[in-house]
Amino acid sequence: MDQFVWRVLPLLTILISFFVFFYFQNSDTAQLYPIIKLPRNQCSLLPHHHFWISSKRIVTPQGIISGSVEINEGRIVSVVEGYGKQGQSKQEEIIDYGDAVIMPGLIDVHVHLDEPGRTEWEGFDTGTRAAAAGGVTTVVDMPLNNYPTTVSKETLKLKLDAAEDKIYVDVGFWGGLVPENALNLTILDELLSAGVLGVKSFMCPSGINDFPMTTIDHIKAGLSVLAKYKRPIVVHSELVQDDGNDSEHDDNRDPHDYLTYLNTRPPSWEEAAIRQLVGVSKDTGIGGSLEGAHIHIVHLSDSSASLDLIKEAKSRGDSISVETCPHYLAFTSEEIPNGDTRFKCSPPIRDAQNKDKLWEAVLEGHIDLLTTDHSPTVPELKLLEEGDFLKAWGGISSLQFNLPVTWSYGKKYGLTIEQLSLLWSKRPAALAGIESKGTIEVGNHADIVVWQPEQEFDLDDNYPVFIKHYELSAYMGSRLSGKVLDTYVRGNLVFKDGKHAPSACGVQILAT
Ligand SMILES: NC(=O)NC(NC(N)=O)C(=O)[O-]
Ligand SMILES: [Zn+2]
Ligand SMILES: [Zn+2]
Repeated sequence: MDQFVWRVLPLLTILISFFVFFYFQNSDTAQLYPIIKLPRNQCSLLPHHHFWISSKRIVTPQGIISGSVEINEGRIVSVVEGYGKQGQSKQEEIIDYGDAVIMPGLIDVHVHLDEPGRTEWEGFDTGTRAAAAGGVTTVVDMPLNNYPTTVSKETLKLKLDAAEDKIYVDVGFWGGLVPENALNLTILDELLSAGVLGVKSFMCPSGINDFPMTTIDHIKAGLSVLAKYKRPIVVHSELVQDDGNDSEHDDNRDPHDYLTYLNTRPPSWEEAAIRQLVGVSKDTGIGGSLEGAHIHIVHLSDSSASLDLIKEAKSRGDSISVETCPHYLAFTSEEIPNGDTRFKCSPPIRDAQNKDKLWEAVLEGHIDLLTTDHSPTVPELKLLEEGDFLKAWGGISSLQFNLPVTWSYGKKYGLTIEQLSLLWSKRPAALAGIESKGTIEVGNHADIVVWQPEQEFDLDDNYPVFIKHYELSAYMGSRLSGKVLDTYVRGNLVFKDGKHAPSACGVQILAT
């Protein structure tokens, strides 16, 4: 027995620890990637990291409660019901927010931050400052509009390096599915293994030459790899049909008239793309050949045939979901002024009847989540002076405003704060497979937004906006309700009263 204890056991222990180490190093979940270890008090506008926040309105999975949330070392350690009844804490460690709402931080899984390569369009610094100021505690960055596009493990590394030391909230990354890696699945496998949370593809031209569109066969090939990683593909679902009035060749249409642009991208483009996608999603159900893969349709604008196809696919058990964006829920084609290219995006903002039906689908749960599709550019490409809807860059700039916009317009349709939290936090976290985020529950990251739904404000030049080209945002000039007061990321107070904590503090890149 002694022989065993003194000779074999130590060897066995070493072998087991090596196995455990290498297993977790290569496990296929997106590991957290701590990028900075500043002393905690530099990561927060608060002097301490064990404290309570209390309010009469705390959004929890069990509903809205009055009470307190205990935060320590970046995590939620207790949630106590009953306003003023928090545990044994010294008075100065309790931050009382009165009747302001304490809610899980927003998770925006569709943003284009454009870095590296097009930092003049946005960049991690201004983009994540705007996120923090808007109560967004995690963003998932798209693989295009940055240069080079993120379509391999090497280009993902360029992104992680560019983001380091510049981020004010947690950041995750989508990879890109393009013909090149769809036809060489080893590249795609390496990209997923390197930690992207899923992949993005376009079924029509993306507007960026170095991010080519994919066919349904490319998507099918990609799904076979995604099934292995249990990760989603998020798809720009428009397929060019010949019924779009191609105004390029019909030059008597006025390019300053929004309807000219609207008529070039009819709902049939979304319907055609989604019809192909649901033809594939049937294999993603339980027992299907693509079980484990998930198809997510981004920025749905068509509330009719396209949505019906998605509902039908969901009802038969396909692993499929859909998002829409605040601009489709706030604006209508009838009200877009001539030449105001700030409102150009693809798919296009449609009419008032469509907007009402989109809200109905959101409130009935047929639309799973909301994102901003923050897709900024520089003034030279937005062509606001020229006002040419056909030539201008398509993309709405809005990352800092999603909470007040969703609330201001949603409350008129009966949207509740609980529904808003599901749409902007819990479900986006589930789509991106980001654990420990999206709800206020013990053990989760203390990612929290404190906001005042009843407080109105004018989004004008006096309002502290951190988006780089805020003057190109379609929301400027709006009067909104729902003011963000404080934002916490992993227990760090990263934004308060227009001020940010130093960048890269206590936030992490969600990738290996
Ligand atoms: N390259 C882009 O950012 N395109 C974006 N543009 C929009 N939505 O108008 C998008 O998400 O499709
Ligand atoms: Zn898109
Ligand atoms: Zn986009």
